[in-house]
Amino acid sequence: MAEVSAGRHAGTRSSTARSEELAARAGRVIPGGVNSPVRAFASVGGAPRFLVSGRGAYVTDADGNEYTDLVAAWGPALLGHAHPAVIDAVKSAAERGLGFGASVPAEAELAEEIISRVPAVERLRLVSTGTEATMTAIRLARGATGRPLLVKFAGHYHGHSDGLLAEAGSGLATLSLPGSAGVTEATAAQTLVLPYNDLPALEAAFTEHGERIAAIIAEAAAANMGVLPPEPGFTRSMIELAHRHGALVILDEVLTGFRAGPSGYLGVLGDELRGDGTGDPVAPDLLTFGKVVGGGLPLAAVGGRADLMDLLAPLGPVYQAGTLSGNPVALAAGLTTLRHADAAAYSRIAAAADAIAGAVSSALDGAGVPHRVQRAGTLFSVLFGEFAAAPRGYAEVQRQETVRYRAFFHAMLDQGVNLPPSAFEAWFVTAAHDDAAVERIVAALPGAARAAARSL
Ligand SMILES: Cc1ncc(COP(=O)(O)O)c(C=O)c1O
Ligand SMILES: N[C@H](C=O)CCC(=O)O
Repeated sequence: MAEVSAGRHAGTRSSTARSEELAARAGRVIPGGVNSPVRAFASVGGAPRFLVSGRGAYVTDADGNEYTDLVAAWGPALLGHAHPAVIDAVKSAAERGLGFGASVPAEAELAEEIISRVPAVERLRLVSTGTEATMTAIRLARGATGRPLLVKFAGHYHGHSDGLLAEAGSGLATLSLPGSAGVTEATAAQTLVLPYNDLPALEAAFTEHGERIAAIIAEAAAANMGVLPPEPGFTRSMIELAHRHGALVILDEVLTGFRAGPSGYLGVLGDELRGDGTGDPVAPDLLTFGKVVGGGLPLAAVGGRADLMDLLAPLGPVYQAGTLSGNPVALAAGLTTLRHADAAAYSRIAAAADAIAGAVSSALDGAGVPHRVQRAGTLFSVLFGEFAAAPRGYAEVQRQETVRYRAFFHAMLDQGVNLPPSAFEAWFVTAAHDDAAVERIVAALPGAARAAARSL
């Protein structure tokens, strides 16, 4: 292994004074000092780093410390930070105007690019955030079926709209919140929360409420309670069951889309859904995308069957709109990202993910720290604690030893590796994670594993 160069990223506990000053200032005018709760370091403690720049696999904080990054803006930076082609495309789009509130040519180009990768998508509507995408998909499902109820799974996260916050993953899991204040009982009653990977529970819900269920919404592979993929056959059975009862399936690929693989996690599931010669092919009815499709700028999408999508206004009765929807600068970032996300980029991401996940496991084994590395395509995360078998759902991952993650996280940060500040989030590798970046991460692992070992 090449020697890791000495510097402010490599093993030195550098000053965080500027980040601390900025956090104090932000805390006076912004609730909790953050504009999204997971940034607050609430469960790991310590000073959130204020980041001022990023390039490739690295980010730099306000004190000038450089970190090898495994957050990747929570997914969008598939090619790495400030990829030159993306920046050029953004600059030239911005020079032509920041937005017009009118149709622009790149909207159809992005829709075509996504449709060419995901056959289940026949039409696409662009929005600005993943939250809007799932909210629109649910309204569409209710509009299409005339039914009120939605099924979601515990530990899955679909953004912060009212009906989706019960037993949700991501920041709610991080902060141990069972749901959110401010959601009316009437709204909460429209969502049935079921355990993930539990077909009998799903069957029972359809037996009891079948005629009233509009849709099931599921992350294509859960990645907001740590990574927890569907068990073999679960997605297929879920779709078949919903369709038998006249309900729709919304597969949420906001996080996994064009990241877990070139066609998202639906592509990873491939043969299972195609029937593999043993049954008819099945497909979700609606899909949601975000993160990678905007290449780092606010852009997301809902897509799916043409007959359903055409129920959206102005063709149909389901209303949806957005002043900023289809923004040309965001489109330039998203299109350029997807066009550079070729086989070579995915194989680089897969190789780096394999190398890092393997090295994490060896280091933790070496330090005697019980753990499980959880995988879904190129996504992974680490569960600390004794798990005799792969966890199936939220109740099991909630039993993980978050104290160990906290120690591990800080030891990595001190050595210049930026991990998600929560034991419930996925780790994001980019196509810019070359051997040098991987080696920096690997070099930090033994110390972090020892810190995790000492933490209990
Ligand atoms: C699976 C999933 N769906 C929806 C969302 C919401 O997206 P956004 O944060 O862009 O609103 C997220 C965000 O993390 C997500 O991971
Ligand atoms: N879990 C979320 C995305 O993956 C974290 C991003 C956020 O909500 O700020």
